[in-house]
Amino acid sequence: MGKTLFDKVWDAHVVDSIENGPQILYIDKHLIHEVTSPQAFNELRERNIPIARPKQVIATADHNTPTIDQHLPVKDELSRKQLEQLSTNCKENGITLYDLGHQYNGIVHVMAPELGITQPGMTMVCGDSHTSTHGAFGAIAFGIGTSQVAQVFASQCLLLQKPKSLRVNVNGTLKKGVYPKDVILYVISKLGTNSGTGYFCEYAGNVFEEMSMEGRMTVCNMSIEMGARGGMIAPDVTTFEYVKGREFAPKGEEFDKKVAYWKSLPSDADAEFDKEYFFDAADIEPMVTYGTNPGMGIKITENIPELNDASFEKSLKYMNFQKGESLINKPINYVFIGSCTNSRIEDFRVAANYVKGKHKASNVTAWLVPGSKQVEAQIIKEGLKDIFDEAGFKLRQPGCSACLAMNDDKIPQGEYCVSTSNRNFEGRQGQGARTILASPLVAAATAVEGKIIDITKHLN
Ligand SMILES: CC(C)[C@H](C(=O)O)[C@@H](O)C(=O)O
Ligand code: SF4
Repeated sequence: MGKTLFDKVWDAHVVDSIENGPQILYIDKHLIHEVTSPQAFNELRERNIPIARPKQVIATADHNTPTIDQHLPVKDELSRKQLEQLSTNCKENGITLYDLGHQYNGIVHVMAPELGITQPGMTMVCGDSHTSTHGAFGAIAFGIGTSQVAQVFASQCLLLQKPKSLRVNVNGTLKKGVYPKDVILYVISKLGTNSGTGYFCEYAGNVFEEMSMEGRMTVCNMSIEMGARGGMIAPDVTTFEYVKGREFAPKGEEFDKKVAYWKSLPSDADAEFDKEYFFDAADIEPMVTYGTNPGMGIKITENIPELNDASFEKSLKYMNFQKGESLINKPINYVFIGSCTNSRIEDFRVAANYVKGKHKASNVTAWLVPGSKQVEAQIIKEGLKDIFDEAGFKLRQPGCSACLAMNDDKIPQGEYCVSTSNRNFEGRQGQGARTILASPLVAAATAVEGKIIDITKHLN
C-alpha cells in the first residue's frame, strides 16, 4: 500500500518506537509566543534542564501586543509583564525573538511562513492550536500543550501516538466571490466540529491545487476547528515558488536538493485514508456563521436552520438570532479583518479591491490588523493603505488583536462583529460579544454597508 503525505513526513522523523505504543518524533521547528511558553521555561529552570536546541526555537510576541502606538511602553501591566518575560526567557536561552516592533514581528502563524522558517516536509509545533496553518506547506504542524512545550525544549522531540488519516477532497470551479475562507467554513459546516477528532487531515483536489499559499494557509488554519490534529496540503510548484528566496529558506544548490525531496512527498496514488470526504466546489457560496462554534455556518443567502436542540438554542440565544432567520440586512457595528486565518497580503488586497471608491458606514468601527510587520509594509507599498484611508478605515499594527480578547482590542458586550478570524465561541472577542465568521470580502462589504449584504448580488 502506498504512503500518504502525512506518513512520509512522519516516518522521516521517527526517532524510536515503543511496541504497540507511542513513537518519539523529532521536531524540526518549535515556535513560541508569550502566552504558552512561560510555564515551560519555568519548568526547565526548576529542573535545571537546558534547552536542547535553541536554534530550532523561534519566538514572536503576538497575543498580548497592542495594535496602536507599538513604539510606546505597553500600557496594560499584565501584557507588559508577559512580553518582558518572553524577552528575558529568550535572552537567557539563546532563542531568537522577533519582539514587538521588530521588522519580522507578527502573529506566529503569519511571520514564520513568510520568513521561510516553515518548509515542506518539516515537523513543526507551537503551544498554539492554529499551528495547523503551517500544514499548507506539506509540513506536519500541530499545536501542543504547555507540558509538551517543555518536552520539546528539553529534547527537541515529542512522544506521540500516530493519528488516523482523513482526506477532504474539493474539486470543481469555485464561484465568483468564494474565497478559501468560504471553502473551509463550508467544509466544517458540513462535517461538524468533531469530524476530525483523532485524525490528521489532508486537503486534496483541484481547488486546493489552484489556491495560493495564503489561501492554503487559511484552510489549514481552521483544521483544528473540525477537531483535526492538523491539516496539510501536498507541496507543489506554488509552494516551492513561495518558499524560494525567503530569509531562512535554503539557498542555491541546497534549495534544489530540497525541492527534489519535497517533490517526493505527495500522497501516493494508492495511499489509503481511514476516512475520506468529497465536495463539489460549485456548491460553495460566501459563508457566514450564525452560532457559537465554527461549524454553525450557512451560505450568506441561506436562513438559520430550525433545529430543536438545547445547545443549538443556547447558541442562538447568545447570538440573539431566531431560527429560520436570514442574516442579510442585520445591522453590524464592528468589523475585524485580521487574525492568523485572514491577515495576509491577499486578504487585504481582497478587502481593498472592494472598498476602493466606497466609504465605510458611519455606524461601523472597523479594525484592519495586518498579521505581521511585513504584511503591514506590503500594504503600504502596494498603496492599499491609501485606499483604506480614503474609505475612512484606519490600518492598525500587527498582532492577534480582536481575534481573542487578550489585548486592548475587544468587541463590546452584545455587539455583533463580522470577523475574518477562526473562532466564534462565546466571549471570544470580548465578554458578551457576538462573532460572525466570514471571508475578507464579506467583512469588507459589511464595513461599507453597516449591515450584512447579499454579496453574491454585488460582484462586478
Ligand atoms: C492563546 C493560545 C494558547 C490560543 C490557542 O492555542 O489557539 C489562541 O491562539 C487561540 O487562538 O485561542
Ligand atoms: S490570531 Fe487568533 S487564532 Fe491566531 S494565534 Fe492569535 S489568537 Fe490564536
